[in-house]
Amino acid sequence: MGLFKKIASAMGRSRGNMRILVVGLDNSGKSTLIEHIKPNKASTFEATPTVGFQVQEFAKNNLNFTVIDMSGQSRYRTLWEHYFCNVHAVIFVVDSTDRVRMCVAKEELEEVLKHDEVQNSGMPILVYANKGDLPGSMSRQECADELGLSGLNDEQTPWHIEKSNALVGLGVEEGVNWLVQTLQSASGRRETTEGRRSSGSGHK
Ligand SMILES: Nc1nc2c(ncn2[C@@H]2O[C@H](COP(=O)(O)OP(=O)(O)OP(=O)(O)O)[C@@H](O)[C@H]2O)c(=O)[nH]1
Ligand SMILES: [Mg+2]
Repeated sequence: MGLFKKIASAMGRSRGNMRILVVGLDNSGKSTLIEHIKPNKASTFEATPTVGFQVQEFAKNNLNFTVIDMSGQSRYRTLWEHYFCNVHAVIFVVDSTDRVRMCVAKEELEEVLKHDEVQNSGMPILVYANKGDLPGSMSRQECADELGLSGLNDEQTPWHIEKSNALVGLGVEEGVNWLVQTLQSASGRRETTEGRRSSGSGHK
């Protein structure tokens, strides 16, 4: 990410704009989970597989959210990489009961983490270990281990994993709170550094 884009991105966040990309394999529960991030949930939400992607915009707690809900079907996964340059954070949703496809989820997460925009911008990654209500669901720690999250450099890529039940919204708010706090403290740090630089009081 170039300097101009970094500054523009930090300014966007400090003005309370949060642009979030939501990815993960098909059927992991992304669209269902997003319904619980929104302040006004549809009274009857019926999940159907997302075609391509869908953009949701809403205001919540004095913040303006733009949430890009990507399809996780294999034929649409190549679309994900086109959106990293335009977001502040990534949410990766994994079906914690889908042991068979956990290695596919890991590969897709690795592709996300390898992307230049993600590597070079300190973009936070929030992982939801979803479908925690179902018998046989893996624990937060098991999912983190399976996805190789503990090997991540937290300085370069701040990350957090939250167990969720997207059907009722359990764990969803906790994850979003972590994301908002992480983004706000990162843009606060950046503004302080830029302020010091422009007043000439930065360290040499
Ligand atoms: N039991 C349970 N079912 C869930 C949960 N989250 C989602 N589901 C169900 O899982 C199915 C898929 O949910 P979606 O939200 O459409 O999944 P998605 O990740 O958006 O799928 P794509 O759009 O195809 O990528 C639906 O039948 C949901 O009702 C959960 O936490 N627990
Ligand atoms: Mg969907």
